[in-house]
Amino acid sequence: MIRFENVSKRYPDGTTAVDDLSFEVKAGELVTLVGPSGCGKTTTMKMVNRLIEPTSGRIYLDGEDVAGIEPVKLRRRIGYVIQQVGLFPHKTILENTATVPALLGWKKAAARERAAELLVLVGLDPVTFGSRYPHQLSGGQQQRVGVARALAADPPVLLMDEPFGAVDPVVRQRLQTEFLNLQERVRKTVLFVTHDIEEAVRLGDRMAVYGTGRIEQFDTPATVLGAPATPYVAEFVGSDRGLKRLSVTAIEPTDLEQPPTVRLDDTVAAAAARMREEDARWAVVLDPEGVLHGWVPAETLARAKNGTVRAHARRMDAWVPVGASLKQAFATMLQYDAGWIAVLDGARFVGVLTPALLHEALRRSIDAESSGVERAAVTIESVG
Ligand SMILES: Nc1ncnc2c1ncn2[C@@H]1O[C@H](COP(=O)(O)OP(=O)(O)OP(=O)(O)O)[C@@H](O)[C@H]1O
Repeated sequence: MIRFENVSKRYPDGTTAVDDLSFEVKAGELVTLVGPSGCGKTTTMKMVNRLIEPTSGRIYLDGEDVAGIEPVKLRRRIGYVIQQVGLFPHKTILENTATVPALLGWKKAAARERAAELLVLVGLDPVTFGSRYPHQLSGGQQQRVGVARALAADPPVLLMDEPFGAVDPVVRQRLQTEFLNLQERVRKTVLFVTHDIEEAVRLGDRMAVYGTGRIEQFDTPATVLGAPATPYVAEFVGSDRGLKRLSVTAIEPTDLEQPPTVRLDDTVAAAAARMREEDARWAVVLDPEGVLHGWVPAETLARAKNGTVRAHARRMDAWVPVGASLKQAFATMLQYDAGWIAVLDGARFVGVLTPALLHEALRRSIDAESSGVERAAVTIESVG
């Protein structure tokens, strides 16, 4: 959707801001550009909507060379969100949001209707906020208006330059979450500039880590964190990159162990026999509908002799949905002080995750062959 081919930018004073840059952003993909101040991120972004012209190289938008597209027409296809929001102070929030449709010649009523829809989309009630002026909104709310306004003409591409840079960390996290949810729905092709590694990792489908004027690594956050391409990238992502990786690696069904499962209404004898067969020390207990109830130790059943599992089962509430991050799984383990947690798909029990399996899953997120990472033997006792 956006393709850079050998793009360089030298400013008249001789500064090379960007040197021979080539990369591609696929349709519907969110790519974060991250790096220290002055490394060329903003220059890269502004060349896409021709606020800055490259010295050499070509940039294609949906296969079309942007150099051949009239800038005003080009910018209608590209939403632009910047840190200093740039709302018109004397226009209401609704009018601000309707700016682009109005410029495009939409009828006033249609433009206002579209603006109201967009405010809803970014979580602002148009009845409450529509008639206010920018100074009557918090920083976070103003940023939401900035996003709504950029989406107004439904452009396929969004350029976002440190859009959440000016708000405090709590609001910033909230805006990030909201934006991720929004992106799930609208699936724009997004170039997102930030100097914050956490933000780049959290938001990016892929991320471009900048050195001075060039990209040092362009890959998924999991790979950048798991296998930094250069010592520079390793230093930039930080020595706690292992921890950061927990939040970008999702639990997959293949990561899980499958202890035997028994039902609440199974007889003790039948359940104990099954566990002996599988040589298991404990089993997961499901209710008659197959919903997780808890667990039962083999020893308890062996002593019990008669009755059903119900009388001996222990409750277990530590679970996460399949697809949750390893960070969420780890946090749940700590919260419940549990040696394992259940993983559910809806209400269906899928398997269990232990600390050892969590460790394995973290290793899976690295392409071991290409990064030369050794797989250490994991010797922690397993469930079965
Ligand atoms: N108009 C200009 N004339 C000369 N040099 C410039 C100009 N604009 C930017 N530069 C230089 O180009 C380099 C890249 O700047 P750019 O704004 O792209 O960096 P950035 O990564 O976005 O930085 P920041 O995170 O601080 O915004 C810097 O060294 C900057 O000083």
